[in-house]
Amino acid sequence: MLLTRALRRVASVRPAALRSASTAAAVQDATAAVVPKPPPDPKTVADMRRPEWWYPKARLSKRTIIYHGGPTNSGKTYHALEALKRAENGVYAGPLRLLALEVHERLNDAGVYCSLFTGQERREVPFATHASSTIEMVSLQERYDVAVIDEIQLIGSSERGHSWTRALLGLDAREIHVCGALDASELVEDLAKKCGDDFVLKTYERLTPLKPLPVLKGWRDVRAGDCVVTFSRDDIHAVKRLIEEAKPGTKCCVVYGTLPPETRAEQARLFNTEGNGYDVLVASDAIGMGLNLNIGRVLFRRVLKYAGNAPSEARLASVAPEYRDDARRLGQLPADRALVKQIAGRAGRMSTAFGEGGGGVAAMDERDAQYVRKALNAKPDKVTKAGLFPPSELLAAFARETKIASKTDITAVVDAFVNVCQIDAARYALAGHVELKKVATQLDVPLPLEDMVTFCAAPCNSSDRLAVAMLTEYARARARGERAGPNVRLPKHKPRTLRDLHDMCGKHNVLDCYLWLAHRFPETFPESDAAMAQKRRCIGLVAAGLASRRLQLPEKKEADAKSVAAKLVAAKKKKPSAKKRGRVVRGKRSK
Ligand SMILES: Nc1ncnc2c1ncn2[C@@H]1O[C@H](COP(=O)(O)OP(=O)(O)OP(=O)(O)O)[C@@H](O)[C@H]1O
Ligand SMILES: [Mg+2]
Repeated sequence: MLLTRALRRVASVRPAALRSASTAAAVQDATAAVVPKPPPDPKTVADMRRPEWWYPKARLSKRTIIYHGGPTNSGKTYHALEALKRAENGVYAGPLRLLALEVHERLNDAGVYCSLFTGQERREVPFATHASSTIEMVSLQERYDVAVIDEIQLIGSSERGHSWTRALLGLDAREIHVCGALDASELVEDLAKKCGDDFVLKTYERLTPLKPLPVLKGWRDVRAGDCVVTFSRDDIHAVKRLIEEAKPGTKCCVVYGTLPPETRAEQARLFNTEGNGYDVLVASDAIGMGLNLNIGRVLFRRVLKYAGNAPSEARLASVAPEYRDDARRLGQLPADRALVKQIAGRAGRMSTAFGEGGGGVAAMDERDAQYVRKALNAKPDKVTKAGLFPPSELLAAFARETKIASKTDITAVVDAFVNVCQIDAARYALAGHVELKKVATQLDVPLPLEDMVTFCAAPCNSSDRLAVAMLTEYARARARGERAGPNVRLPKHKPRTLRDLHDMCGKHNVLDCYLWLAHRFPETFPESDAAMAQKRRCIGLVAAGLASRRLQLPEKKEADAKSVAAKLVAAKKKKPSAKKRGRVVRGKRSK
């Protein structure tokens, strides 16, 4: 009975299926007094073969899924948003806060009252009929006339794919417009069928041409409307300095992932505004999705991207041969072709100053130029599996019912769940569990399982030591049932060195996490006003640091590359034992 109740609440099994399950459970209950009850079969509790049944409200009516598929800059999102504007009420769900913000502003400008909901921010517009949100935040409680799910190909992502799956299966809307590369159309059609929905495919062609250009000779050849792409934030600042020195009077904006989202939006706005001198953008792949920027040419400074660890020989075998040596030496791999294509697609977008002439793509050396050209012509890989992750209540029910793992040790629960769970492997793949376990291991605080899942989903940069340490402190406060303030100290002056600037961005991330937690656990984290005020100051200091011409950069990039190579060689030579590895991790965490 317990199990049935848990499943009914958690997995929201269809009424008919539930009836037979509860009848069986009732019979079992009646006999329990005589025959000892066997422990529940873990496989039954971890049955995820029909995730569409988790959303009975969405299954009550037939929906129409309209897939807007095509290359970048082909008007997919535009057409979906036109349908959203015409709707009586509706919701937009996208992968980035910046995109959600762009749609929120676009709809309000068009006279459609639209609220904004992201993990950290709630802008409720009076009388709003529409909402714009990040995919993780989209509400499944409302009934919508039209819903838009952007960048649907990310449904296959091993880190975030489950959020697209949840939205696609769970949104209760008359029409759902999904936009993205054609790569995922067959999968979405299949899932639509499973849900009993109608499916319509609309395909698009790129609206403006995108031309490969010859290799760029030097920084003097950079011109207004160029976006230089490189994948390291230190290199982004180095390139900004090189361009500003080579072309006096030119100012560069920068956009990369660890900058506060508000700063990224402000830098994008500065770049898009004509006549203010901010003519060039230097950016990482943070500009890769959906944004409409005033870019004429995308110039790849480098296509190599830091891979996190020394790539294994098996991984190296799949790397283009001309990059293998660098990959071995520097621990950097060429960016995925689909990503290169996506970034290049930012150039010459319609309705920008460069829409008429089209866009161009170039690189700084012949090897990268060839890689980029191949990426532009590469056939997309089909997305065949949607990411799936059990709702936290299902995980909790699993831990409670099966008792095969301690309720508070989330990594053990996830491992046990992954081992026994049943999944429709033709359509779905587990997603998000690796990242969740990584954060949980870093936190190492005995929180109730559902709280821990929430903490692990906080927007914490898990490579930033301060952010992880503060998230741990917040988790401890929650575990002890105490209240916690943000506990962040900001300096009085603007950042003087690039390191200071990175630290300031780290502090912003901590404040962001605090606000995110304050939305979910206001009784534990009651100081959201103070956190918000500090966050604003932080953004001001970051902006001042970016505008400073005297921001001190690290000495030499080459030195960095050499030290990375040396570290990789040292790490390979001396692999610590498993016991020692544990100590290293714990030591790091406690700092
Ligand atoms: N029919 C149209 N009329 C006016 N503007 C349009 C039209 N179609 C597209 N646009 C404009 O062209 C630009 C690119 O369109 P959109 O953002 O829809 O592209 P997309 O296919 O979604 O690209 P991406 O894959 O990069 O997200 C936007 O500024 C959009 O407003
Ligand atoms: Mg789009």
